[in-house]
Amino acid sequence: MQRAAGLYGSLIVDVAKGEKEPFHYDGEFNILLSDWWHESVHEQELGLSSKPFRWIGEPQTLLMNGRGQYNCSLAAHYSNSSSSQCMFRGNEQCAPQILRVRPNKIYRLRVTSSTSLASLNLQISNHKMVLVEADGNYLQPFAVDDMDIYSGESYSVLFTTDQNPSNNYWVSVSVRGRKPNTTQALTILNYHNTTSASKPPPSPPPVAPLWNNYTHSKLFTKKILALMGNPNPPPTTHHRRIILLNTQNYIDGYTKWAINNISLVLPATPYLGSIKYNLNNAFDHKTPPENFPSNYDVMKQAQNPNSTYGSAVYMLSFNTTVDIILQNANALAVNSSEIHPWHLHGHDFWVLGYGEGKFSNENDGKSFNLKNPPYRNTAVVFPFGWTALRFVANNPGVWAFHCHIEPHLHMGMGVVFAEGVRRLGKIPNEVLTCGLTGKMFLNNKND
Ligand SMILES: O=C1O[C@H]([C@@H](O)CO)C(O)=C1O
Repeated sequence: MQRAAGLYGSLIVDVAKGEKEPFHYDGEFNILLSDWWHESVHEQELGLSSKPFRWIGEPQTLLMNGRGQYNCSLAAHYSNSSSSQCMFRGNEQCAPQILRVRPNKIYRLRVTSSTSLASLNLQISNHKMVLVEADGNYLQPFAVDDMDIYSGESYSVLFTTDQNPSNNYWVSVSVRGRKPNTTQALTILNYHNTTSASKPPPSPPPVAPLWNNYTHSKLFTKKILALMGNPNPPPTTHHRRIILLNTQNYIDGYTKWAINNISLVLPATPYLGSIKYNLNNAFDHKTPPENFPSNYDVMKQAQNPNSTYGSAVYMLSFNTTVDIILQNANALAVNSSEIHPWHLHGHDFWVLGYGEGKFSNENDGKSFNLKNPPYRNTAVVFPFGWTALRFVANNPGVWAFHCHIEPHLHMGMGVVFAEGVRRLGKIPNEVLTCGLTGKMFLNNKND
């Protein structure tokens, strides 16, 4: 839960010397989105691990570059809300970062979400946004009025400053996919030298699509396609297909998430050392399930009393092509299924498709996009739906694959893949200092 405590940042990777990006821009901004609670992360963890379970609830504030407002809102000017309006003159600690632009230029906005929980929607009033990059890979450009961004994702969007330069414009960020209880985050696009940044925009902030308008989110998500040849299309066949059903369960009365009935608990000994050195007692050695029972009804409340804790690893043969089908289902409450943004370490994957209800191995594979699927490291699975991913297991190591919502990972929503570990050379001592390998390391040191 380090991210919930504020441990995050963004990293911008420049194109290699001599290479050019497939679009032009005159200036750029970097916006890191996050969510913030008043309760400390330790209290949150305690609540999640308690019986009865205490959920963290919705965030108190949405942050842009670590800045947000509480109990006051830039938007109050336009509403009957009792909250007072923040007066930002530019040097208050909580003042948002104002995006200062010049007329008739193209700007690149690098947007990243490191939220603990919130799925977000971003808009710039009166300005279209053209998406050109996702998770470090180029996209077939497409224009939108608003864009969704899930925890763990990053995008580049271009916008042109072609509006009346004597006005200011809202940049707004709102919650998607969960019933919001957090005021939208706001900042201002200011055509500087022309108008003062403290002049309120002429109209209210844009209204976000309804939080549960999943049709809108799916339409947006399905527009995200790779720019042809960036990178190459995926292999046309797979060696192994692993279907991962997520369910919310009780284990001994504790509320958990499980994948194919196993709720992940990380072992005390880091996997890398225990796999490399063949330690038998460091984690569960039986192969975790590749599928779930065919009669499981994903539209009904979870009925799986046999869920257990586990730490087993999906061992992948080196250089093979692996398909992952993320299968969403009804959670513990009736008629409820949540958004989960899944994030893979160590690889990018092709997002081959999305679908409704239960994935059918026979039929749904035929609809996969093998021509220009986006190549990413985070992909969302929509409520009651499935998402199909493909990657090549060509990076020696042990890799987490998990829901990027911090409390969900804490509650067990993840799996572990390993490939080619024996190909690794010396593992740095620093990685071996815990658990059973820690004892080995100490013994070596004393030799
Ligand atoms: O994991 C979660 O738990 C709560 C709720 O399902 C039970 O209180 C919630 O909204 C989650 O996302």
